[in-house]
Amino acid sequence: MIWFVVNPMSGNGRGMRIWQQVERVLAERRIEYGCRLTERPGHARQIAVELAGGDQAAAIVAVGGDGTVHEVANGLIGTPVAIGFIPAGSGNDFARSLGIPAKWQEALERVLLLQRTRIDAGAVNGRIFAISSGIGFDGDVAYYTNRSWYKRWLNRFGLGSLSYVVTVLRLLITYKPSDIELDIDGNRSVHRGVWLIAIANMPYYGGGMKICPEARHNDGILHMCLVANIGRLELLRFFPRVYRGTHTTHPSVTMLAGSRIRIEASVPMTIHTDGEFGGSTPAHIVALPQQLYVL
Ligand SMILES: Nc1ncnc2c1ncn2[C@@H]1O[C@H](COP(=O)(O)OP(=O)(O)OP(=O)(O)O)[C@@H](O)[C@H]1O
Repeated sequence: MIWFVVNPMSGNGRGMRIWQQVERVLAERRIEYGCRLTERPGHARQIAVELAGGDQAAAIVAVGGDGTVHEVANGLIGTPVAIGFIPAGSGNDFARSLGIPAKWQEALERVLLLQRTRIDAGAVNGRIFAISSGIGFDGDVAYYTNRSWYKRWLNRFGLGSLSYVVTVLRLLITYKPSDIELDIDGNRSVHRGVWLIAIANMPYYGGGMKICPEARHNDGILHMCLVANIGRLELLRFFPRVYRGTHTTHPSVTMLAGSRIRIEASVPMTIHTDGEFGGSTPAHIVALPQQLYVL
C-alpha cells in the first residue's frame, strides 16, 4: 500500500490544499492508500519509521517541502521502503534534482508508477541528508530563513524561494567568516576566512541555486563547494552566478569531492541538513551510497 505523509503547514498551507486534490484523484481511481498528517516538527520521521517497521507500506510519499522529504528520508534510510514526493514547499530542490515534476498532478502520476530506484544519501554527525548539507553562512541562512516572518509571507504568493535570498542579503552584512581544518578521505588542509562549505548529494540548493553542478544522486560520493577569502561586496556581486552554476570558476571558490569528511572550525559554525537546522561544528560527514529507495 502507498502511504502519504502530508505536512499541512508546508508552503503556507499549500501542502494541505494539494493533498485534498490528490485524495480526490486517488478516490476516483479506487487506489488503496493510507494518509498521515504531520502535527509538529520531527513527526514525519517518526511516522516513516513506524510505517516502515510494519509490513504494509510499499512506499511513503512526502507531500510538503524539502523539510518533509528530509524527515521521511531520515526514517526510511537503509530500509526497502521507497520515498515518493509531491512538491508543495517553497524550495523543492529534491524534486528539481531528481526531475520530479513541480505540478502535483504529474508528480502523482510518477508516484503511481511505483518504479523504484536507489539513490545515495549523506550523513552529518549521524543526521541523514538526501539533498545537501551546508556549514557556516549557509547553515545560518537556513536557520534564520526557517524562523523568518517573510518566508511565511512570501509563501502566500508562491515566492517562498525568494526568502532565502532575503536572508542571504541580511547575513552578508553581519556574518563573520572562520578558519577551518578540513579532512577529506585522509587529506588534511587548513582554510582561512571561510564563509561556507556546502556538501551536496544533489546539485540544487536553497530553492534552485546550482551550488555543486557536478553532484549526482547516484555517484557514490559527496561534492563540496568551499567559499573563502572574499569580501562582502564581491560575494554579493558574484552570488547570482550560483543560479547558473558558473560560480565554480571564481578564485574564492574551491570545488572538492569525497566520501569521509571532517570539519573543525575556530569558532562553532552552524550546520543545516536539507535546509533544516543540524547543530554546529565539528562535523563528521559520510557518503551513504545507494542507501535510499525513491519513486
Ligand atoms: N503540523 C506542523 N506544524 C508546524 N510545523 C510542522 C508541522 N508538520 C511539519 N512541520 C515542520 O515544518 C517544517 C517545514 O516543512 P517543509 O520543508 O515541508 O515545508 P516548507 O518549509 O514550506 O518548504 P521548503 O523546505 O521547500 O521551503 C519542517 O521543519 C517540519 O518539521
